[in-house]
Amino acid sequence: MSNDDIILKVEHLSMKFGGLMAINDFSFEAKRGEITALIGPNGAGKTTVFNCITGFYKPTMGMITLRQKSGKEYLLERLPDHEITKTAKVARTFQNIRLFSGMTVLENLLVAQHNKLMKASGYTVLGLLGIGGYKAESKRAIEIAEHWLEMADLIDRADDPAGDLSYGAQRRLEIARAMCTEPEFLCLDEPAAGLNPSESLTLNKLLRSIRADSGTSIMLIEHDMSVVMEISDHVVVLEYGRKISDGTPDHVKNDPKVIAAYLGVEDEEVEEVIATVESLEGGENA
Ligand SMILES: Nc1ncnc2c1ncn2[C@@H]1O[C@H](COP(=O)(O)OP(=O)(O)OP(=O)(O)O)[C@@H](O)[C@H]1O
Repeated sequence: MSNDDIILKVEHLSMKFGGLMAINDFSFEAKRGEITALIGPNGAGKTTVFNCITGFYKPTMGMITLRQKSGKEYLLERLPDHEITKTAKVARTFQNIRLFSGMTVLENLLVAQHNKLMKASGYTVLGLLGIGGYKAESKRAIEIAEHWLEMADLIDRADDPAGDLSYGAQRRLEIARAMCTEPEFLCLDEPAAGLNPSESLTLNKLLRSIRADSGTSIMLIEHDMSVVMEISDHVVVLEYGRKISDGTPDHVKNDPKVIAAYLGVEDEEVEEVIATVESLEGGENA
């Protein structure tokens, strides 16, 4: 794989909280234009990895390199979190919904573009009144917002308060809001949590269309295996802060170490799980 194909390279990442090694020498690569899923049992360290990538935590050790389409590289562990968003162009959503529920759906998407609009105003009242690039930029901000409302199947709800949307629609609005910042790398923390099956399908459609239309690379933490196996190009599995598997959804799904981790079996029983999986596979192939 050439360097151009890789958007994110995590090397020997470790994160210690007091005496607890939450992440231990963890390395993986995410390919440009792909959907990469980070999975693992509760407490495996997935959110900690996300927090290191997005600048909420500074890792104890390791390197996190983001390479943009232009070839520009950023060492994320050295950047303050606002620079990770603004300059490196990494956007994220959170496990719990963080919308402005009293604002309309459209307003939520315009607020996300506030920095860009203020810059176009030159930070002056005259600028805000339309002298200079502000008018053109605000027109573009509305176009971008409308585009992502269409993609998220929310255009008919543009003028409704965000708090009136169903849970699944609010999750899609959060993703649309992140996309309005035009990220190169989008990190989604459990986007399918709490969704019903039909909302999960709409989410899958949105994520696929982001991958196809915008070229944005996506990384997600997800417990819902129907979403992970359905839409991911690449799955990385963590257990107790260490990587135990890395590959295509099919590879990971059949990896005895992953099965053992999810079943919660002890290390000494992994061999037994491997033997069982192999005998089942033998049966299927017979
Ligand atoms: N700020 C913190 N201070 C101390 N310990 C922490 C902190 N954040 C996470 N941990 C610990 O690090 C380990 C990994 O937690 P993390 O939240 O990253 O796991 P996770 O895989 O995201 O779990 P879940 O699937 O339940 O969200 C856990 O043992 C957790 O208690």
